[in-house]
Amino acid sequence: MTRVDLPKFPTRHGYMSEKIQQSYINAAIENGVLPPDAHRMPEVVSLTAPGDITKPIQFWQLYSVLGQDQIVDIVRGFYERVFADEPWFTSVFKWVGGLNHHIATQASMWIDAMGGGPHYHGAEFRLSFHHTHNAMALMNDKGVERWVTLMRETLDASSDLMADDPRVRTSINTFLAYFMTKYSDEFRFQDRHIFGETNGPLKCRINFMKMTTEAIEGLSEKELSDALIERSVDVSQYPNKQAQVSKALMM
Ligand code: HEM
Repeated sequence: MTRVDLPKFPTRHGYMSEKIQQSYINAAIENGVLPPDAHRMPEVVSLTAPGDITKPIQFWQLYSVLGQDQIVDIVRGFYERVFADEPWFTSVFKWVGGLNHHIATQASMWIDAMGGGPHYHGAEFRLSFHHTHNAMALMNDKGVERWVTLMRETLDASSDLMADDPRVRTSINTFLAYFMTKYSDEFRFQDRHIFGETNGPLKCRINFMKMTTEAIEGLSEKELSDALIERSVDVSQYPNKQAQVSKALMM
Protein backbone atom coordinates (compact mmCIF):
# COMPACT_ATOMS: atom_id res chain seq x y z
CA MET A 1 0.00 0.00 0.00
CA THR A 2 1.34 3.43 -0.88
CA ARG A 3 1.17 5.95 1.93
CA VAL A 4 1.90 9.63 2.34
CA ASP A 5 2.56 11.44 5.60
CA LEU A 6 -0.35 13.71 6.43
CA PRO A 7 -1.27 16.31 7.56
CA LYS A 8 1.40 18.40 5.88
CA PHE A 9 -0.44 21.51 7.10
CA PRO A 10 -2.36 21.93 10.39
CA THR A 11 -6.12 21.82 10.01
CA ARG A 12 -9.09 23.43 11.76
CA HIS A 13 -12.78 23.83 11.04
CA GLY A 14 -13.84 27.19 9.63
CA TYR A 15 -17.01 29.27 9.40
CA MET A 16 -18.48 27.09 6.67
CA SER A 17 -16.59 23.79 6.64
CA GLU A 18 -18.74 21.90 9.17
CA LYS A 19 -22.03 22.75 7.58
CA ILE A 20 -21.02 21.97 4.02
CA GLN A 21 -19.30 18.80 5.20
CA GLN A 22 -22.63 17.64 6.69
CA SER A 23 -24.68 18.52 3.64
CA TYR A 24 -22.15 17.03 1.21
CA ILE A 25 -22.06 13.77 3.23
CA ASN A 26 -25.88 13.57 3.28
CA ALA A 27 -26.04 14.03 -0.49
CA ALA A 28 -23.16 11.58 -1.09
CA ILE A 29 -24.88 8.90 1.04
CA GLU A 30 -28.01 9.36 -1.05
CA ASN A 31 -26.01 9.03 -4.29
CA GLY A 32 -24.15 5.96 -3.05
CA VAL A 33 -20.76 7.74 -3.14
CA LEU A 34 -20.40 7.37 0.64
CA PRO A 35 -21.65 4.48 2.81
CA PRO A 36 -24.64 4.99 5.15
CA ASP A 37 -22.44 5.34 8.24
CA ALA A 38 -20.13 7.92 6.62
CA HIS A 39 -20.94 10.52 9.32
CA ARG A 40 -19.17 8.23 11.79
CA MET A 41 -16.21 7.15 9.64
CA PRO A 42 -12.97 8.80 10.84
CA GLU A 43 -11.43 8.75 7.35
CA VAL A 44 -14.42 10.73 6.05
CA VAL A 45 -15.09 13.23 8.83
CA SER A 46 -11.46 13.99 9.69
CA LEU A 47 -9.96 17.22 8.36
CA THR A 48 -6.79 15.28 7.55
CA ALA A 49 -6.75 13.37 4.26
CA PRO A 50 -6.14 9.60 4.49
CA GLY A 51 -2.46 8.73 4.24
CA ASP A 52 -3.48 5.62 2.26
CA ILE A 53 -3.58 6.96 -1.30
CA THR A 54 -6.14 4.37 -2.38
CA LYS A 55 -8.70 6.29 -0.27
CA PRO A 56 -10.24 9.48 -1.69
CA ILE A 57 -9.62 12.95 -0.28
CA GLN A 58 -12.82 14.63 0.92
CA PHE A 59 -12.69 18.32 -0.06
CA TRP A 60 -12.57 19.51 3.59
CA GLN A 61 -9.30 17.56 3.82
CA LEU A 62 -7.56 19.40 0.97
CA TYR A 63 -5.87 21.96 3.20
CA SER A 64 -4.03 19.16 5.02
CA VAL A 65 -2.35 18.28 1.72
CA LEU A 66 -2.04 21.66 -0.01
CA GLY A 67 -1.74 24.37 2.63
CA GLN A 68 -2.47 28.03 2.03
CA ASP A 69 0.05 29.03 -0.66
CA GLN A 70 -0.87 26.39 -3.21
CA ILE A 71 -4.58 27.07 -2.79
CA VAL A 72 -4.01 30.81 -3.27
CA ASP A 73 -1.88 30.12 -6.38
CA ILE A 74 -4.59 27.98 -7.98
CA VAL A 75 -7.18 30.70 -7.30
CA ARG A 76 -4.78 33.35 -8.68
CA GLY A 77 -4.46 31.36 -11.92
CA PHE A 78 -8.24 31.38 -12.24
CA TYR A 79 -8.68 35.14 -11.73
CA GLU A 80 -5.81 35.95 -14.08
CA ARG A 81 -7.81 34.12 -16.72
CA VAL A 82 -11.04 35.88 -15.66
CA PHE A 83 -9.43 39.31 -15.91
CA ALA A 84 -7.91 38.52 -19.34
CA ASP A 85 -11.28 37.40 -20.73
CA GLU A 86 -13.89 39.21 -22.85
CA PRO A 87 -15.44 42.41 -21.42
CA TRP A 88 -19.01 41.00 -21.08
CA PHE A 89 -17.58 38.49 -18.59
CA THR A 90 -14.69 40.38 -17.01
CA SER A 91 -16.64 43.60 -16.38
CA VAL A 92 -18.95 41.94 -13.83
CA PHE A 93 -15.92 41.03 -11.70
CA LYS A 94 -14.12 44.36 -12.27
CA TRP A 95 -17.14 46.26 -11.04
CA VAL A 96 -16.81 44.50 -7.66
CA GLY A 97 -13.05 44.86 -7.25
CA GLY A 98 -9.60 44.28 -8.70
CA LEU A 99 -7.68 41.07 -9.27
CA ASN A 100 -6.25 40.93 -5.75
CA HIS A 101 -9.63 41.51 -4.12
CA HIS A 102 -11.06 38.50 -5.95
CA ILE A 103 -8.07 36.28 -5.25
CA ALA A 104 -8.29 37.10 -1.54
CA THR A 105 -12.04 36.50 -1.14
CA GLN A 106 -12.20 33.35 -3.26
CA ALA A 107 -9.07 31.88 -1.64
CA SER A 108 -10.40 32.61 1.85
CA MET A 109 -13.56 30.67 1.01
CA TRP A 110 -11.61 27.72 -0.43
CA ILE A 111 -9.28 27.63 2.60
CA ASP A 112 -12.23 27.74 5.01
CA ALA A 113 -14.15 24.98 3.19
CA MET A 114 -10.99 22.89 2.73
CA GLY A 115 -10.11 22.63 6.42
CA GLY A 116 -7.73 25.57 6.86
CA GLY A 117 -9.69 27.29 9.67
CA PRO A 118 -12.04 30.29 9.95
CA HIS A 119 -11.25 32.54 6.98
CA TYR A 120 -14.56 33.15 5.22
CA HIS A 121 -16.81 34.92 7.70
CA GLY A 122 -20.43 35.10 6.59
CA ALA A 123 -20.12 31.60 5.13
CA GLU A 124 -22.86 30.38 2.78
CA PHE A 125 -25.12 33.35 3.42
CA ARG A 126 -22.36 35.69 2.19
CA LEU A 127 -21.64 33.49 -0.83
CA SER A 128 -25.26 33.39 -1.85
CA PHE A 129 -25.64 37.14 -1.24
CA HIS A 130 -22.71 37.99 -3.56
CA HIS A 131 -23.92 35.73 -6.34
CA THR A 132 -27.48 37.00 -6.07
CA HIS A 133 -26.62 40.69 -5.90
CA ASN A 134 -23.36 41.15 -7.80
CA ALA A 135 -22.92 38.14 -10.04
CA MET A 136 -26.50 37.80 -11.27
CA ALA A 137 -25.64 38.91 -14.83
CA LEU A 138 -23.48 35.79 -15.12
CA MET A 139 -25.50 33.25 -13.17
CA ASN A 140 -27.01 31.84 -16.37
CA ASP A 141 -26.01 29.25 -18.99
CA LYS A 142 -23.67 31.60 -20.87
CA GLY A 143 -21.89 32.99 -17.79
CA VAL A 144 -21.57 29.59 -16.15
CA GLU A 145 -20.19 28.01 -19.31
CA ARG A 146 -17.39 30.59 -19.37
CA TRP A 147 -16.72 30.31 -15.61
CA VAL A 148 -16.47 26.53 -15.84
CA THR A 149 -14.23 26.64 -18.93
CA LEU A 150 -11.78 29.05 -17.29
CA MET A 151 -11.76 27.02 -14.09
CA ARG A 152 -11.13 23.78 -15.96
CA GLU A 153 -8.27 25.38 -17.91
CA THR A 154 -6.82 26.68 -14.64
CA LEU A 155 -6.94 23.28 -12.99
CA ASP A 156 -5.46 21.58 -16.05
CA ALA A 157 -2.55 24.04 -15.92
CA SER A 158 -2.07 23.75 -12.13
CA SER A 159 -0.91 20.17 -11.69
CA ASP A 160 2.40 21.42 -10.23
CA LEU A 161 0.34 22.91 -7.36
CA MET A 162 -1.35 19.62 -6.47
CA ALA A 163 1.30 17.93 -4.31
CA ASP A 164 1.96 15.12 -6.82
CA ASP A 165 -1.16 13.44 -5.46
CA PRO A 166 -3.70 12.52 -8.16
CA ARG A 167 -6.47 12.52 -5.55
CA VAL A 168 -6.18 16.30 -5.20
CA ARG A 169 -7.59 17.16 -8.64
CA THR A 170 -10.46 14.70 -8.25
CA SER A 171 -11.27 16.22 -4.88
CA ILE A 172 -11.21 19.81 -6.22
CA ASN A 173 -13.52 18.66 -9.04
CA THR A 174 -15.85 17.21 -6.39
CA PHE A 175 -15.77 20.47 -4.41
CA LEU A 176 -16.65 22.57 -7.45
CA ALA A 177 -19.28 20.11 -8.68
CA TYR A 178 -20.97 20.29 -5.28
CA PHE A 179 -21.35 24.09 -5.52
CA MET A 180 -22.32 23.98 -9.18
CA THR A 181 -25.17 21.56 -8.50
CA LYS A 182 -26.36 23.79 -5.68
CA TYR A 183 -26.21 26.94 -7.80
CA SER A 184 -27.86 25.33 -10.80
CA ASP A 185 -30.85 24.59 -8.56
CA GLU A 186 -30.84 28.03 -7.01
CA PHE A 187 -30.27 30.08 -10.17
CA ARG A 188 -31.91 27.64 -12.59
CA PHE A 189 -29.11 27.07 -15.07
CA GLN A 190 -28.02 23.81 -16.61
CA ASP A 191 -25.71 21.89 -14.26
CA ARG A 192 -22.45 21.75 -16.24
CA HIS A 193 -19.77 20.83 -13.76
CA ILE A 194 -17.42 19.48 -16.41
CA PHE A 195 -14.25 19.82 -14.36
CA GLY A 196 -13.37 16.12 -14.76
CA GLU A 197 -13.63 12.99 -12.68
CA THR A 198 -15.12 13.38 -9.18
CA ASN A 199 -14.58 11.17 -6.11
CA GLY A 200 -15.75 7.63 -6.79
CA PRO A 201 -17.65 5.48 -4.29
CA LEU A 202 -15.75 4.89 -1.07
CA LYS A 203 -15.26 1.19 -0.53
CA CYS A 204 -15.97 0.45 3.09
CA ARG A 205 -14.27 -2.27 5.03
CA ILE A 206 -16.66 -5.16 5.55
CA ASN A 207 -17.01 -5.99 9.24
CA PHE A 208 -18.20 -9.62 9.53
CA MET A 209 -18.69 -9.27 13.30
CA LYS A 210 -21.45 -6.73 12.79
CA MET A 211 -23.21 -8.69 10.04
CA THR A 212 -26.01 -11.24 10.19
CA THR A 213 -25.60 -14.62 8.46
CA GLU A 214 -28.06 -13.45 5.79
CA ALA A 215 -26.07 -10.27 5.16
CA ILE A 216 -22.84 -12.26 4.74
CA GLU A 217 -24.58 -14.69 2.38
CA GLY A 218 -25.90 -11.69 0.46
CA LEU A 219 -22.37 -10.45 -0.39
CA SER A 220 -21.13 -11.10 -3.91
CA GLU A 221 -18.37 -13.70 -4.28
CA LYS A 222 -15.90 -10.93 -5.04
CA GLU A 223 -16.89 -8.81 -2.03
CA LEU A 224 -16.61 -11.86 0.20
CA SER A 225 -13.22 -13.02 -1.05
CA ASP A 226 -11.80 -9.44 -1.06
CA ALA A 227 -12.89 -9.02 2.57
CA LEU A 228 -11.31 -12.35 3.55
CA ILE A 229 -8.06 -11.48 1.73
CA GLU A 230 -8.00 -8.13 3.58
CA ARG A 231 -7.98 -10.17 6.79
CA SER A 232 -5.04 -12.26 5.52
CA VAL A 233 -7.15 -15.36 4.88
CA ASP A 234 -5.74 -17.69 2.21
CA VAL A 235 -8.91 -17.92 0.10
CA SER A 236 -7.53 -20.81 -1.96
CA GLN A 237 -8.34 -22.93 1.11
CA TYR A 238 -12.02 -21.97 0.73
CA PRO A 239 -12.72 -22.59 -2.94
CA ASN A 240 -16.47 -21.95 -3.08
CA LYS A 241 -18.83 -19.32 -1.75
CA GLN A 242 -20.36 -21.58 0.91
CA ALA A 243 -16.92 -22.38 2.34
CA GLN A 244 -16.04 -18.69 2.38
CA VAL A 245 -19.33 -17.80 4.12
CA SER A 246 -18.59 -20.41 6.80
CA LYS A 247 -15.10 -18.99 7.28
CA ALA A 248 -16.47 -15.44 7.53
CA LEU A 249 -19.01 -16.55 10.15
CA MET A 250 -16.17 -17.83 12.31
CA MET A 251 -14.30 -14.52 12.27
C1 HEM B 1 -21.60 29.34 -11.61
C2 HEM B 1 -20.62 30.10 -12.08
C3 HEM B 1 -20.13 31.26 -11.25
C4 HEM B 1 -20.15 32.55 -11.61
C5 HEM B 1 -20.62 33.10 -12.93
C6 HEM B 1 -19.61 33.30 -10.50
C7 HEM B 1 -19.44 34.65 -10.50
C8 HEM B 1 -18.99 35.39 -9.45
C9 HEM B 1 -18.81 36.82 -9.45
C10 HEM B 1 -19.12 37.75 -10.63
C11 HEM B 1 -18.37 37.19 -8.25
C12 HEM B 1 -18.05 38.59 -7.76
C13 HEM B 1 -19.20 39.07 -6.93
C14 HEM B 1 -18.80 39.62 -5.60
O1 HEM B 1 -17.70 39.30 -5.10
O2 HEM B 1 -19.59 40.40 -5.02
C15 HEM B 1 -18.23 35.98 -7.48
C16 HEM B 1 -17.78 35.94 -6.18
C17 HEM B 1 -17.50 34.78 -5.51
N1 HEM B 1 -17.76 33.52 -5.95
FE1 HEM B 1 -18.57 32.99 -7.69
N2 HEM B 1 -19.28 32.46 -9.50
C18 HEM B 1 -19.58 31.19 -9.91
C19 HEM B 1 -19.37 30.03 -9.23
C20 HEM B 1 -18.77 29.95 -8.01
C21 HEM B 1 -18.43 28.73 -7.33
C22 HEM B 1 -18.66 27.32 -7.89
C23 HEM B 1 -17.87 29.09 -6.15
C24 HEM B 1 -17.35 28.22 -5.06
C25 HEM B 1 -16.57 27.20 -5.27
C26 HEM B 1 -17.85 30.52 -6.09
C27 HEM B 1 -17.34 31.29 -5.06
C28 HEM B 1 -17.30 32.66 -5.00
C29 HEM B 1 -16.74 33.42 -3.90
C30 HEM B 1 -16.13 32.85 -2.62
C31 HEM B 1 -16.89 34.77 -4.21
C32 HEM B 1 -16.47 35.96 -3.35
C33 HEM B 1 -17.67 36.52 -2.63
C34 HEM B 1 -17.25 37.45 -1.49
O3 HEM B 1 -16.65 38.50 -1.75
O4 HEM B 1 -17.50 37.10 -0.35
N3 HEM B 1 -18.39 31.01 -7.23
N4 HEM B 1 -18.62 34.91 -8.23
